[in-house]
Amino acid sequence: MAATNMKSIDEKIARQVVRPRPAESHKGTFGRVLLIGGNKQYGGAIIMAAEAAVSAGAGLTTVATDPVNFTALHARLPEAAAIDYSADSLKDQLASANVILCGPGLGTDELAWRILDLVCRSAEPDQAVVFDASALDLLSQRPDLLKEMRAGELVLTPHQMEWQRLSGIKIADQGDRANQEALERLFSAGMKNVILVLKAHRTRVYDLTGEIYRNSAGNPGMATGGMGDTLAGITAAFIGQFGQRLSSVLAAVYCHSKAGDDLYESSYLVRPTQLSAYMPRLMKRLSTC
Ligand SMILES: NC(=O)C1=CN([C@@H]2O[C@H](COP(=O)(O)OP(=O)(O)OC[C@H]3O[C@@H](n4cnc5c(N)ncnc54)[C@H](O)[C@@H]3O)[C@@H](O)[C@H]2O)[C@@H](O)CC1
Ligand SMILES: Nc1ncnc2c1ncn2[C@@H]1O[C@H](COP(=O)(O)OP(=O)(O)O)[C@@H](O)[C@H]1O
Ligand SMILES: [Mg+2]
Repeated sequence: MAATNMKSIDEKIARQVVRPRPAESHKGTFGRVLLIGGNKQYGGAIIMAAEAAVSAGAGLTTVATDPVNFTALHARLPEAAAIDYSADSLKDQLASANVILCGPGLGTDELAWRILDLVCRSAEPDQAVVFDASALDLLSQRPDLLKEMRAGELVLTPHQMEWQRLSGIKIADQGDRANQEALERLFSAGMKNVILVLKAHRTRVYDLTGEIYRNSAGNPGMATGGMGDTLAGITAAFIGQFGQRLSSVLAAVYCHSKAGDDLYESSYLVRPTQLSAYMPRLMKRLSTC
């Protein structure tokens, strides 16, 4: 694919998407986001994703996780509700969410498989699903699950190693044509609203129309564990409040990296939790200029 097809992900798209909030609104207006993940080892991943979702404006945030994480989650983020991800109530939560993010810290054990299977089977056309981290690793063993999904929008957010596992393309060979063809192979012909966010120093975004977008922001200070979990939470929040459309995902990618760049100006590294804490101010500035 020629580089001329490439569009830049920059402040323009973020300003178009992040608009002032309507006065006639309530928490239900800005999305019910369900985040699923965080096993005993990786509770931090889902807590960081949840912190990002709340800080990026999700109206209602629920975290389905291992109960061992409840206290830490509530202590850090009382804005989020919590449920046991192995309980039957996960089905009700899945039914009432607008956006489902599955994967950060989920792990790859038998319970993780059951949860992934449930998410794939239950997602409806009015719901968006974001798959990140462990969910992508599981899907690389069962890519057929993707073809049967009925979700209205599907977003995959792999880093290059996760994309290598899912697509079979080695990191060195992850060129635009190969990536686009792999994305088409992963999904059945009828599906339209599929978005691949291939994370790297300059993240690229692909969809099934053949358009390719390249992020213009981001820096090495962001190379800290949890930074992808944070992007996944921001992405879910943006879809929840700005709608199931490509522009919401592009704006999430830009705002995540732009927040990282602003903090990197005076800081040697950027902690994911500090990036989340900065998001409301960045969004305010983008919405008023
Ligand atoms: N505090 C926590 O609880 C954290 C838990 N995490 C969870 O840990 C599990 C494993 O995920 P990981 O991503 O760590 O492990 P992976 O094994 O999927 O990927 C990490 C490996 O990929 C390599 N790599 C190559 N290109 C890369 C790129 N562009 N970006 C990132 N890595 C690249 C890295 O060097 C590293 O060796 C997931 O469930 C994840 O959500 C991580 O999110 C980190 C934070
Ligand atoms: N050197 C870098 N330049 C720009 N962005 C980076 C850099 N290193 C990491 N990032 C960003 O940080 C995020 C890392 O995601 P990921 O590897 O999934 O993290 P984790 O799984 O630890 O949460 C991606 O959005 C990536 O683009
Ligand atoms: Mg990750």
